[in-house]
Amino acid sequence: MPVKLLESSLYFNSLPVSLRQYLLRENGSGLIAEFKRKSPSKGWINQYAPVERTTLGYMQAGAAALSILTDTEFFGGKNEDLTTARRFNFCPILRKDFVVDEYQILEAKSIGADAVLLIAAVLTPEEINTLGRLAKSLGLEVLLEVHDGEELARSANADAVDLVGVNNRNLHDFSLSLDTSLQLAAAIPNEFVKVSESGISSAAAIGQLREVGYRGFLLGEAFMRNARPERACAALVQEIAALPKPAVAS
Ligand SMILES: O=C(O)c1ccccc1NCC(=O)[C@H](O)[C@H](O)COP(=O)(O)O
Repeated sequence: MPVKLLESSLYFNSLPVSLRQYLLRENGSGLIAEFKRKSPSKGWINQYAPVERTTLGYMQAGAAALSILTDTEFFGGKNEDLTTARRFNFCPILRKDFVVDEYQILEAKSIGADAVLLIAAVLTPEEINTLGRLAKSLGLEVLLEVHDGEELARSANADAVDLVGVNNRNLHDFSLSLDTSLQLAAAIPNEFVKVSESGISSAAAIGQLREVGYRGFLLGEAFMRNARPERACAALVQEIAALPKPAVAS
Protein backbone atom coordinates (compact mmCIF):
# COMPACT_ATOMS: atom_id res chain seq x y z
CA MET A 1 0.00 0.00 0.00
CA PRO A 2 1.40 3.46 -0.82
CA VAL A 3 2.68 5.46 2.19
CA LYS A 4 0.16 8.24 1.46
CA LEU A 5 -2.67 5.76 2.02
CA LEU A 6 -1.14 4.54 5.30
CA GLU A 7 -1.01 8.15 6.46
CA SER A 8 -4.68 8.65 5.66
CA SER A 9 -5.72 5.82 7.98
CA LEU A 10 -8.06 6.59 10.85
CA TYR A 11 -5.34 5.57 13.32
CA PHE A 12 -2.39 7.44 11.84
CA ASN A 13 -2.96 10.60 13.86
CA SER A 14 -4.60 8.99 16.86
CA LEU A 15 -3.14 9.45 20.34
CA PRO A 16 -1.01 6.48 21.37
CA VAL A 17 -1.56 4.53 24.59
CA SER A 18 1.68 4.11 26.53
CA LEU A 19 2.87 0.53 27.04
CA ARG A 20 5.43 1.79 29.55
CA GLN A 21 2.76 3.44 31.68
CA TYR A 22 0.40 0.49 31.60
CA LEU A 23 3.16 -1.90 32.68
CA LEU A 24 4.19 0.37 35.54
CA ARG A 25 0.67 0.80 36.94
CA GLU A 26 0.41 0.09 40.63
CA ASN A 27 -1.41 -3.20 41.30
CA GLY A 28 -1.30 -4.06 37.60
CA SER A 29 -0.55 -7.59 36.45
CA GLY A 30 2.16 -6.50 34.00
CA LEU A 31 0.89 -9.15 31.59
CA ILE A 32 1.25 -8.54 27.87
CA ALA A 33 -1.19 -11.11 26.55
CA GLU A 34 -0.46 -12.31 23.06
CA PHE A 35 -2.72 -13.37 20.23
CA LYS A 36 -0.92 -15.82 17.91
CA ARG A 37 -2.42 -18.72 15.97
CA LYS A 38 0.80 -20.55 15.20
CA SER A 39 4.53 -20.21 15.71
CA PRO A 40 7.78 -21.38 14.13
CA SER A 41 8.55 -23.51 17.20
CA LYS A 42 5.14 -25.15 17.68
CA GLY A 43 3.23 -24.99 14.39
CA TRP A 44 -0.51 -24.44 14.85
CA ILE A 45 -1.45 -23.54 18.43
CA ASN A 46 -5.01 -22.28 18.06
CA GLN A 47 -6.82 -21.79 14.76
CA TYR A 48 -10.25 -21.12 16.21
CA ALA A 49 -10.12 -18.49 18.98
CA PRO A 50 -11.67 -15.26 17.61
CA VAL A 51 -9.57 -12.16 17.94
CA GLU A 52 -12.44 -10.02 19.29
CA ARG A 53 -13.48 -12.31 22.13
CA THR A 54 -9.92 -13.29 23.01
CA THR A 55 -8.40 -9.82 23.18
CA LEU A 56 -11.40 -8.26 24.92
CA GLY A 57 -11.34 -11.19 27.35
CA TYR A 58 -7.62 -10.70 28.02
CA MET A 59 -8.21 -7.09 28.96
CA GLN A 60 -11.31 -7.81 31.04
CA ALA A 61 -9.28 -10.49 32.84
CA GLY A 62 -6.69 -7.90 33.89
CA ALA A 63 -3.92 -8.07 31.31
CA ALA A 64 -2.00 -4.79 31.02
CA ALA A 65 -1.54 -4.84 27.26
CA LEU A 66 -1.90 -6.90 24.09
CA SER A 67 0.68 -8.33 21.72
CA ILE A 68 -0.50 -9.22 18.22
CA LEU A 69 1.42 -11.10 15.55
CA THR A 70 0.27 -9.94 12.11
CA ASP A 71 2.67 -12.08 10.07
CA THR A 72 0.79 -14.71 8.07
CA GLU A 73 3.43 -17.23 7.05
CA PHE A 74 4.98 -17.93 10.45
CA PHE A 75 2.27 -16.87 12.90
CA GLY A 76 -1.00 -17.23 11.00
CA GLY A 77 -1.88 -13.57 11.57
CA LYS A 78 -2.93 -10.59 9.47
CA ASN A 79 -3.05 -6.82 9.80
CA GLU A 80 -6.80 -6.99 10.29
CA ASP A 81 -6.24 -8.95 13.56
CA LEU A 82 -4.51 -5.94 15.07
CA THR A 83 -7.07 -3.49 13.74
CA THR A 84 -9.87 -5.65 15.13
CA ALA A 85 -8.14 -5.78 18.53
CA ARG A 86 -7.79 -1.98 18.34
CA ARG A 87 -11.50 -1.53 17.65
CA PHE A 88 -12.43 -3.59 20.69
CA ASN A 89 -9.84 -2.41 23.22
CA PHE A 90 -8.50 0.79 24.73
CA CYS A 91 -5.11 -0.46 25.87
CA PRO A 92 -1.56 -0.52 24.53
CA ILE A 93 -1.13 -2.88 21.58
CA LEU A 94 2.30 -4.14 20.59
CA ARG A 95 2.78 -5.26 17.00
CA LYS A 96 5.14 -8.15 17.70
CA ASP A 97 6.35 -8.79 14.15
CA PHE A 98 10.03 -8.59 13.17
CA VAL A 99 10.49 -5.00 11.94
CA VAL A 100 13.21 -4.59 9.33
CA ASP A 101 12.21 -1.45 7.43
CA GLU A 102 10.55 1.93 7.79
CA TYR A 103 7.42 0.91 5.90
CA GLN A 104 6.50 -1.60 8.61
CA ILE A 105 6.65 1.17 11.20
CA LEU A 106 4.32 3.43 9.23
CA GLU A 107 2.07 0.44 8.65
CA ALA A 108 2.06 -0.46 12.37
CA LYS A 109 0.84 3.06 13.18
CA SER A 110 -1.77 2.97 10.42
CA ILE A 111 -3.33 -0.29 11.63
CA GLY A 112 -3.65 0.90 15.24
CA ALA A 113 -0.51 -0.26 17.08
CA ASP A 114 0.95 1.68 20.03
CA ALA A 115 4.33 -0.04 20.13
CA VAL A 116 6.67 -1.92 17.82
CA LEU A 117 9.40 -4.48 18.30
CA LEU A 118 13.02 -4.09 17.20
CA ILE A 119 15.12 -7.24 17.50
CA ALA A 120 18.82 -6.68 18.23
CA ALA A 121 19.77 -10.04 16.68
CA VAL A 122 18.60 -8.97 13.22
CA LEU A 123 19.31 -5.20 13.21
CA THR A 124 22.51 -3.17 13.39
CA PRO A 125 22.77 -0.43 16.06
CA GLU A 126 22.41 2.12 13.24
CA GLU A 127 19.19 0.48 12.03
CA ILE A 128 17.84 0.41 15.59
CA ASN A 129 18.63 4.09 15.91
CA THR A 130 16.94 5.03 12.62
CA LEU A 131 13.89 2.78 13.00
CA GLY A 132 13.44 3.55 16.70
CA ARG A 133 13.57 7.31 16.17
CA LEU A 134 11.07 7.08 13.32
CA ALA A 135 8.72 5.05 15.51
CA LYS A 136 9.03 7.53 18.36
CA SER A 137 8.43 10.47 16.02
CA LEU A 138 5.06 8.87 15.20
CA GLY A 139 4.24 8.41 18.89
CA LEU A 140 4.94 4.67 18.91
CA GLU A 141 6.92 3.18 21.78
CA VAL A 142 9.79 0.85 21.00
CA LEU A 143 10.44 -2.50 22.62
CA LEU A 144 14.01 -3.60 21.98
CA GLU A 145 14.38 -7.38 22.16
CA VAL A 146 17.70 -8.88 23.24
CA HIS A 147 18.87 -12.35 24.12
CA ASP A 148 22.31 -11.71 25.66
CA GLY A 149 24.57 -9.08 27.18
CA GLU A 150 26.38 -8.35 23.94
CA GLU A 151 23.14 -7.53 22.08
CA LEU A 152 22.04 -5.38 25.01
CA ALA A 153 25.32 -3.43 25.20
CA ARG A 154 25.39 -2.58 21.50
CA SER A 155 21.66 -1.83 21.01
CA ALA A 156 20.12 -0.22 24.13
CA ASN A 157 19.98 3.35 22.84
CA ALA A 158 17.72 5.54 24.97
CA ASP A 159 17.02 7.92 22.05
CA ALA A 160 15.45 5.08 20.09
CA VAL A 161 14.17 2.61 22.68
CA ASP A 162 11.60 2.78 25.53
CA LEU A 163 11.49 -0.76 26.86
CA VAL A 164 13.94 -3.65 26.82
CA GLY A 165 12.57 -7.15 26.39
CA VAL A 166 14.69 -10.19 27.15
CA ASN A 167 13.62 -13.12 25.01
CA ASN A 168 13.92 -16.39 26.90
CA ARG A 169 13.64 -18.23 23.57
CA ASN A 170 16.85 -18.86 21.69
CA LEU A 171 15.94 -17.91 18.11
CA HIS A 172 18.45 -20.41 16.66
CA ASP A 173 17.25 -23.61 18.32
CA PHE A 174 13.98 -22.44 20.01
CA SER A 175 15.16 -23.67 23.43
CA LEU A 176 13.64 -21.76 26.37
CA SER A 177 15.20 -20.74 29.68
CA LEU A 178 13.92 -18.24 32.23
CA ASP A 179 17.54 -17.91 33.38
CA THR A 180 18.17 -15.73 30.31
CA SER A 181 15.95 -13.03 31.83
CA LEU A 182 17.06 -13.64 35.40
CA GLN A 183 20.75 -13.30 34.52
CA LEU A 184 20.41 -10.26 32.26
CA ALA A 185 18.13 -8.16 34.47
CA ALA A 186 20.81 -6.28 36.39
CA ALA A 187 22.62 -5.27 33.19
CA ILE A 188 19.55 -3.44 31.78
CA PRO A 189 19.71 0.27 32.67
CA ASN A 190 16.77 1.30 34.87
CA GLU A 191 15.62 4.00 32.45
CA PHE A 192 14.11 1.18 30.36
CA VAL A 193 11.03 -0.71 31.48
CA LYS A 194 12.13 -4.35 31.67
CA VAL A 195 10.05 -7.01 29.96
CA SER A 196 10.58 -10.75 30.02
CA GLU A 197 9.35 -12.59 26.92
CA SER A 198 8.52 -16.21 26.01
CA GLY A 199 8.27 -19.50 27.84
CA ILE A 200 6.51 -17.99 30.87
CA SER A 201 3.52 -19.93 32.18
CA SER A 202 3.24 -19.56 35.95
CA ALA A 203 2.77 -16.94 38.64
CA ALA A 204 5.83 -18.39 40.40
CA ALA A 205 7.98 -17.50 37.38
CA ILE A 206 6.49 -14.00 37.30
CA GLY A 207 7.25 -13.63 41.02
CA GLN A 208 10.91 -14.50 40.37
CA LEU A 209 11.11 -12.11 37.44
CA ARG A 210 9.54 -9.29 39.45
CA GLU A 211 12.13 -9.73 42.18
CA VAL A 212 14.93 -8.94 39.73
CA GLY A 213 13.16 -5.89 38.28
CA TYR A 214 10.90 -7.00 35.44
CA ARG A 215 7.59 -5.17 35.14
CA GLY A 216 6.29 -6.68 31.90
CA PHE A 217 5.67 -10.37 31.12
CA LEU A 218 4.86 -11.39 27.56
CA LEU A 219 2.91 -14.64 27.33
CA GLY A 220 1.61 -16.23 24.16
CA GLU A 221 1.44 -19.98 24.05
CA ALA A 222 0.50 -20.45 27.70
CA PHE A 223 -2.78 -18.70 26.88
CA MET A 224 -3.33 -19.55 23.22
CA ARG A 225 -3.00 -23.33 23.65
CA ASN A 226 -6.35 -23.21 25.50
CA ALA A 227 -9.70 -23.26 23.70
CA ARG A 228 -10.55 -20.11 25.71
CA PRO A 229 -7.22 -18.24 26.02
CA GLU A 230 -8.85 -15.40 27.96
CA ARG A 231 -9.90 -17.78 30.74
CA ALA A 232 -6.32 -19.01 31.14
CA CYS A 233 -5.30 -15.35 31.37
CA ALA A 234 -7.94 -14.66 34.03
CA ALA A 235 -6.71 -17.59 36.13
CA LEU A 236 -3.12 -16.36 35.97
CA VAL A 237 -4.12 -12.79 36.86
CA GLN A 238 -5.76 -14.14 40.03
CA GLU A 239 -2.56 -15.94 40.99
CA ILE A 240 -0.43 -12.87 40.26
CA ALA A 241 -2.67 -10.81 42.55
CA ALA A 242 -1.61 -13.05 45.43
CA LEU A 243 2.13 -12.41 44.83
CA PRO A 244 4.07 -9.86 46.90
CA LYS A 245 3.83 -6.39 45.36
CA PRO A 246 6.76 -5.43 43.08
CA ALA A 247 9.26 -2.86 44.37
CA VAL A 248 8.48 0.71 43.31
CA ALA A 249 9.69 1.21 39.74
CA SER A 250 12.86 3.18 39.25
O1 LIG B 1 7.04 -18.39 19.18
C1 LIG B 1 7.95 -18.83 18.45
O2 LIG B 1 8.10 -20.03 18.20
C2 LIG B 1 8.94 -17.90 17.83
C3 LIG B 1 10.01 -18.41 17.13
C4 LIG B 1 10.92 -17.56 16.53
C5 LIG B 1 10.77 -16.20 16.64
C6 LIG B 1 9.71 -15.67 17.35
C7 LIG B 1 8.80 -16.51 17.94
N1 LIG B 1 7.71 -16.01 18.65
C8 LIG B 1 7.37 -14.64 18.78
C9 LIG B 1 7.33 -14.21 20.16
O3 LIG B 1 7.97 -13.25 20.45
C10 LIG B 1 6.55 -14.99 21.17
O4 LIG B 1 5.33 -15.29 20.57
C11 LIG B 1 6.32 -14.26 22.48
O5 LIG B 1 7.50 -13.90 23.07
C12 LIG B 1 5.53 -15.18 23.44
O6 LIG B 1 6.21 -16.39 23.62
P1 LIG B 1 5.48 -17.66 24.26
O7 LIG B 1 4.85 -17.22 25.53
O8 LIG B 1 6.57 -18.65 24.50
O9 LIG B 1 4.47 -18.13 23.29
